[in-house]
Amino acid sequence: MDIKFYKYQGTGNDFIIVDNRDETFKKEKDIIANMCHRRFGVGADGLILLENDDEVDFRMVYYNADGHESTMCGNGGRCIVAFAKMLGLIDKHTTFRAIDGLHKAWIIEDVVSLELHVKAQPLRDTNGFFIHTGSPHLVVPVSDPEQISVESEGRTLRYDPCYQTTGGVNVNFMSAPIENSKIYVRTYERGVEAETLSCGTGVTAAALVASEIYGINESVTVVTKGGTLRVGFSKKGSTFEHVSLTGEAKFVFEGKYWIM
Ligand SMILES: N[C@@H](CCC[C@H](N)C(=O)O)C(=O)O
Repeated sequence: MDIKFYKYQGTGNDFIIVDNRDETFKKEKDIIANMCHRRFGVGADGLILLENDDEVDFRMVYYNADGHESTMCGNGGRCIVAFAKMLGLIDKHTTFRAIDGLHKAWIIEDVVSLELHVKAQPLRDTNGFFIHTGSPHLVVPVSDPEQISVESEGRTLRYDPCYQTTGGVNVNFMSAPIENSKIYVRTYERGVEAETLSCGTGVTAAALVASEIYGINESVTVVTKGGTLRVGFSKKGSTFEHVSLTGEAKFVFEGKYWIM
């Protein structure tokens, strides 16, 4: 049988999206991992299913490139909103369901803003700052992320035993502000087990940590290898509210994937 798929990317974090409203997609780890494989498959950092929901516009189900279902994906969330718009399911606004609850989003042309759920304020530990922005993230402030071996240092921290309660972490190496409220971030992603060009929940985690440690109280602009994102928020005491992630989310190509 063949699977109709759509390829999207948000600041270089790329995804296979399948419209699974008819529930025909086989949710098997090996099929998903093979589809995401960059040499034997379509190639992607993750695969996303768009499914029906009784209460809101649609449901997002997210799998990492290793084929395992995972926690919230910020760039994937922005891409599925662009996909829902292309399908004609939504117009400029939407509310959809993901693994961590309901998300509101807005779309203007190729730019999608997505509200994210932040569980608590950043927690300082011996490696950096832990914060859950829908997915678990470690943010490590460094003087120059370009000098870091993200693959090896990221992988070591990703498997640090102190993060096993959340099934490991994604690891973000963050610069000090390069201009007023602009930072540069590189991310090692759990489930891809490599550096990705950008990670939406990681960029959000880094922006909130930057707000804490550098006293930035407005939005933070985050430069990644795949492009620039903006993280908006407001602060009530030390709690972050109305956290949003904004940037481009683009259709790349569509096709059919053949399964024996
Ligand atoms: N690329 C993502 C994060 C996806 C989930 C992550 N790999 C994990 O398993 O925690 C993003 O844009 O947020």
